[in-house]
Amino acid sequence: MTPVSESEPMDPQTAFALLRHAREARTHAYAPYSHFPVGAALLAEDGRVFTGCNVENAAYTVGNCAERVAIGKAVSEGARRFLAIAVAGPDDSVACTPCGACRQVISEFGPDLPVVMPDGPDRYKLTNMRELLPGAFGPASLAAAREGR
Ligand SMILES: O=c1ccn([C@H]2C[C@H](O)[C@@H](CO)O2)c(=O)[nH]1
Ligand SMILES: [Zn+2]
Repeated sequence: MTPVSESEPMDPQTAFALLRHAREARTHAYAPYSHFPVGAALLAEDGRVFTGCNVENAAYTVGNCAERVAIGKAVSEGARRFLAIAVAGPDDSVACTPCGACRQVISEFGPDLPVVMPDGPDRYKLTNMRELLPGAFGPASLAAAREGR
């Protein structure tokens, strides 16, 4: 997939391609408890795409979200710089915004990282963590506390 710059507006071809990867990943969702399958696709700066799906558990609280599975896969394979993440919930006509835990994890890797969500068959919504998680606790918060700021 063609790498794009994070500062550029998301080009529609890349957005739709990433959404296709997220929908494909959604087919692997393990969601026997919620029946709410989610897929995610994360585009790394080097062009690699890392996908994830939600992985639930009989001990409900240890289930993981699609976004964090994708980020974990990417980081464990050496990717840390990302250009966009697409998230596809069960219904392509309703944008599925990342949960609070995922907002925190996405924010770690880029407050401005474009988040693409399907919004009908040929439309998508774009947002980022600056919008969804304003005032996030991040690496700078740790440094500020250490230095007494
Ligand atoms: O953005 C989201 C929102 C929810 N879920 C998962 C968690 C759980 O398995 C199911 C219902 O919340 O959907 C995700 O993977 N990503
Ligand atoms: Zn989540």
